[in-house]
Amino acid sequence: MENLSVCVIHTGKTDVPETEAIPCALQERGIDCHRQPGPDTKVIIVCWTTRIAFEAVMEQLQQLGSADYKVIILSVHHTVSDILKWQLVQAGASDVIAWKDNDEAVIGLLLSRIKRWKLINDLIQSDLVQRTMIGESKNWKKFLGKVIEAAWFTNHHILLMGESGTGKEMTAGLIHALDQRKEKGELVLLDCTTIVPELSGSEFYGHEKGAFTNAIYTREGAFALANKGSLFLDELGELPLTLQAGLLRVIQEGTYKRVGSNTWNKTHFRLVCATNRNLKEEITKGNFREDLYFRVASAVLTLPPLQERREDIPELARYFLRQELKLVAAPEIDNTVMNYLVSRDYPGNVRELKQLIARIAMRYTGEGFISIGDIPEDELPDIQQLKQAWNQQHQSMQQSIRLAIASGKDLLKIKNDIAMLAMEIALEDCGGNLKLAARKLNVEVRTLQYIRKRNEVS
Ligand SMILES: Nc1ncnc2c1ncn2[C@@H]1O[C@H](COP(=O)(O)OP(=O)(O)OP(=O)(O)O)[C@@H](O)[C@H]1O
Repeated sequence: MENLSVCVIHTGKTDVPETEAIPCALQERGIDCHRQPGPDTKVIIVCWTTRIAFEAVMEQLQQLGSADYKVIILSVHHTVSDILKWQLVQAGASDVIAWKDNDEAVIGLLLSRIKRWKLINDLIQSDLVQRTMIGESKNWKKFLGKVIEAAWFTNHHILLMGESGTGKEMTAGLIHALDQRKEKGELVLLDCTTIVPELSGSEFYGHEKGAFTNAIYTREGAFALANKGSLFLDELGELPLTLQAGLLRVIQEGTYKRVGSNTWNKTHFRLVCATNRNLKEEITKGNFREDLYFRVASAVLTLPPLQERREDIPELARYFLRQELKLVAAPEIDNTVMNYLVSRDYPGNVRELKQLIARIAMRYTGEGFISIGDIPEDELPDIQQLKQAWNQQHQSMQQSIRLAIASGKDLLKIKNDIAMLAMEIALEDCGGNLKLAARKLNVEVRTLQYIRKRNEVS
């Protein structure tokens, strides 16, 4: 299997002969299997034998946990209690499986998991996703993985939750694009805030000519237009109760009548709904039908707010700048502006960032880089607040540097420690890939190799 390497390791120092069978069995089935995690490692199988304490496995998980791969714990020749399994999953394991020698069922399970993760990973890297769904942060990639899992592998209805401007409508577009149905219909968008109940949901059902005043023509509604395709209902929480009952019927039966008609028509679509309301709360308040909730929420996917993926702001900013200026390569954004963009709050999430970049682009003269002069005047931050934010952000750094000076480290040593730490963080973010980490830190790969070597020596 190309570009997906699996690493089989053992907790503790001892090599365990009985688990040698696992890498061999995987290799035989075409999986690239290693004993050390490398840049392409996407799955780590941790063999846990009876000789090793549970705490040691937890510790190992913690060490592995932050990078971009899946971890499977294989308990070798012993059973693990339910409570320990849950603890392992909470600590970051993707699965906990028991293994006995030549256990074909386990090998089959591992293979199918690995294949699925590879496909998800390939789709995340595909043009379809990369061109529109901008972001490389762990939170964003985790979300994309879940979208792909629900959209590609199932026909389930999907509920998208998340604050305004996080990208719910955009995600609905991706879900439709990923849909595997052969004769795929259209993606139909309907905003529930615009539906007028007095018209008995003509937007949904369509109507016959003369069904009501102003019904001059026969008109198809969203249920007909979305047939064989997807229906995206934005702001589902705003749908009036009367129309909720109708929607439930159509989802269950797959049939509907146009307003003013007695004929039943068939329709079949994937429903993607979006809301920034807590629908479970709305159910307790009596504003939303519980039975409808369980119908539309076969898969619930929550979009991360921008503040939980601030690492993506620079890439998003450059992307929107390219879009606004209609350029293939956007002008550089200088450090002061970028620091401001990354540290500012965005209650309106990505939409707010997009609007801010549009305003910056309006001021840009077309020459050189984006500088502080391109930030609109009403955007200029409160200096006190900025100082406070800077101090908060750098407090722990200041403390560490004070400690380093007090313990006799000179400037060179401190610089070296910081460089090492930056390298470790970038490597962690890039799943251990040195090339990507170097690009992130805007240095050559050999600079990172040098830093690493220097630290091995000192
Ligand atoms: N990851 C992203 N990459 C590129 N553009 C994005 C991303 N996330 C959001 N956007 C852009 O931000 C804007 C807002 O996104 P969208 O309309 O999908 O949000 P929403 O969650 O549906 O908002 P609302 O709840 O207010 O309807 C759109 O222009 C969208 O293209």
